[in-house]
Amino acid sequence: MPECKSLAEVRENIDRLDRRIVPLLAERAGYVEQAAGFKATKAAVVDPARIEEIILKVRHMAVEEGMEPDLVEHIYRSMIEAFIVFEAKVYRKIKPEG
Ligand SMILES: O=C(O)C(=O)C[C@]1(C(=O)O)C=C[C@@H](O)C=C1
Repeated sequence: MPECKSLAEVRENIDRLDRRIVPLLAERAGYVEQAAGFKATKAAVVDPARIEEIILKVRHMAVEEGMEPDLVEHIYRSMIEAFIVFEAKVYRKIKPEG
């Protein structure tokens, strides 16, 4: 990673990465939305085993990238929590009776 010469340059790079991250989050949200349709109950929206599987996977990926695994775990737990709220909302919309 190149060394930045100023905070402005740091922020330019963060903005450049955010322009890549947000479309990926939008794509992920599309799949989370679809997941709601495959769940038989509202309780199934939260799948602790799957969450732990993802955390383990991204922690390994972080180590390979030279990133602090606790940081990626924190980010992913927060992100999945937000996606669960989103998925629960989708579930209520598509299966209001369930
Ligand atoms: O894999 C699922 O079942 C999903 O609904 C996706 C997802 C995620 O954001 O990755 C969201 C909620 C679940 O608790 C687990 C994982």
